[in-house]
Amino acid sequence: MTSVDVADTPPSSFLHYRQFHRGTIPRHALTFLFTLLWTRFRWRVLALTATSVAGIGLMALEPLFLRDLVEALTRFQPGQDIPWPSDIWLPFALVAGAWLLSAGFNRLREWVDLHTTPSLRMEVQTCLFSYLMEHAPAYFQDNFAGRLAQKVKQAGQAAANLLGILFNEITRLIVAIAVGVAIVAPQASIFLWVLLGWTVAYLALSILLARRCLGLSRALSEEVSRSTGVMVDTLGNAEIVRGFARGAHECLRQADAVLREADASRRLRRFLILMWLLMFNALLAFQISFIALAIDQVVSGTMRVGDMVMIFSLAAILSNNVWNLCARFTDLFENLGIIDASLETLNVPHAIADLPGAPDLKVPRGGITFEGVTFRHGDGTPVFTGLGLVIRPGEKVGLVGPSGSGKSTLIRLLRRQYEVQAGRILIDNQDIAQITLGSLNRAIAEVPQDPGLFHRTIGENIHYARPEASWDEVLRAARQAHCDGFIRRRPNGYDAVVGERGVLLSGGERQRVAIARAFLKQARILLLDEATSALDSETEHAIRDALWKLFEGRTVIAIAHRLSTVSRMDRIVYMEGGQIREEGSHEALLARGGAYARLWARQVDGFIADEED
Ligand SMILES: Nc1ncnc2c1ncn2[C@@H]1O[C@H](COP(=O)(O)OP(=O)(O)OP(=O)(O)O)[C@@H](O)[C@H]1O
Repeated sequence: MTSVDVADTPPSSFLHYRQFHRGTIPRHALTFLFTLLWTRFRWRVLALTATSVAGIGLMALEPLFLRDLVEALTRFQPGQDIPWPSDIWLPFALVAGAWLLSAGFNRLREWVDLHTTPSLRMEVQTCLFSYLMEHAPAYFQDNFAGRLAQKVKQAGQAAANLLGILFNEITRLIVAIAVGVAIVAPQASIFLWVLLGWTVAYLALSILLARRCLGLSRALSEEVSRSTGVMVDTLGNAEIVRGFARGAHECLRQADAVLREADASRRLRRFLILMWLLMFNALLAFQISFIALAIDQVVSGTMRVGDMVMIFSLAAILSNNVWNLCARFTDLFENLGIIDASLETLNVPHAIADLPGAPDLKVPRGGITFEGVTFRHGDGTPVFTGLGLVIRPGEKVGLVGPSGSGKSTLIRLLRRQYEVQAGRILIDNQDIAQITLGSLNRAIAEVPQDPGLFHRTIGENIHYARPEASWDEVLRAARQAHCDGFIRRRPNGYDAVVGERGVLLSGGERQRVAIARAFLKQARILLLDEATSALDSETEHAIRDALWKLFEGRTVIAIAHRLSTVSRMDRIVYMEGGQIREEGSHEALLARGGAYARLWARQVDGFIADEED
């Protein structure tokens, strides 16, 4: 048996954006990341920082112990006994102890990281995904699904990368410098100034170069997104490509996109090579001059050999950490850039959202009123100007008219998939702009012309309409929609997976699954947009009685090009150019002899003569 086992309210282990930062997502990458870390990972980040500090802090003490060891060894006369604890064995034990403990803390840090990084990646993705899902349909029309998915995934990965940079590499360098300064300060101020001066200059140079690098890596990321979008678009329409034999053309388009991606990657890599050359030479220059300075001091008698060994070891530790951090600067900016770019695309305000404190819609009767509705699409295409239409509770209305007259848009406005520019739409006297979207969607069942199905089992796809329904109810809905027969003929029956968007089902089968969903949903308002257009006449006849049963006690708006499918409706509304031209019962409209009657006559004489009741 199949069922939908994902709860409507997210479990607390998953971060829904509403549970985070007063229900909003910060605009900037660092604020987003720090707010998330503070609210969800406070203790784990503290543990990461503490183990990092301990790991590097112990390591940075090594020069001090090495100095004492070398000093003791230079004083040692061969043949002498070395008692324990002596000034040789003690510093040696301290060096070994520092190494062992430091390694232990580093492993501990990795263990904490194991329990932090994957969770952080998951939280970023679930948070952004939950926000993304609340965008209005127009947003998804403007953005490729593949590109959006990539933005969510990239942001999760970038956050995971940043965690390492911020709470390991940067922490390590700060501690190494602090311990280094504390060690060299009492020895010789010249080393202190060289050390500090070089570190500051080197970091500043790295930041400058890394920022330039960021621009190039952003350009690369855009090209990657674009070429992914092109690929997803082509793959999604693979049948069309094949049908028009345009495979070679699509390969060229893809090659063009990938070429641009390769160019952007080459520009970034060229810059990185030059950058590393410059930085590596600057690092070598530091090490050489620092040690030369130390040798000079030893030779001139102002420094002992032990101090020189200490300086040598310190320079190695510092340059190691500075190099590690600088190597990560590009990652730092690149990952910040990735999160910024993701937030820029995903974190735009929801075009249609619940007003604060909006109540739920209550639908005791199911009356619908369009009151002076004016609407034009985002690109300026005008559809309605001051449209008025009143549908009584329980009334069955057929919506007909030429293509492009605004029938589907009317339904979309009722579902609040677009916002009207003027006027109001009321359901049982409640303005749909003032109530919660969730309650509006729960009150309406829709059977679209091309129903979307998930790449899940048929059973799950039907159950989706009302997860709390029992399996018996699912089976009953499937029988009522005449799905049961074709489902049971499949080898896996209700457990058969339907393919992406339901491609493994025929158009008519997909429509029947959508009708089964409408049966199961039990909503008071029912919208049908060419709901039976893909059914053959026989199946449509068979299903028609079932549909009328579904209509019982519900307010229905049904769009149809095939007029016979709406001729039994209480009222037929004939639209043209976004205006209601005629309305009345089928008989009244025929008697009137207007546009509807002409259309009816054409259809009866023409290709669907067999459809006449
Ligand atoms: N997302 C959109 N952006 C811009 N214009 C749109 C959009 N969707 C629809 N339109 C335009 O709005 C007008 C009404 O479209 P609508 O889909 O409501 O017509 P229809 O009567 O349902 O047509 P059909 O019978 O062919 O489905 C058309 O001119 C259409 O081109």
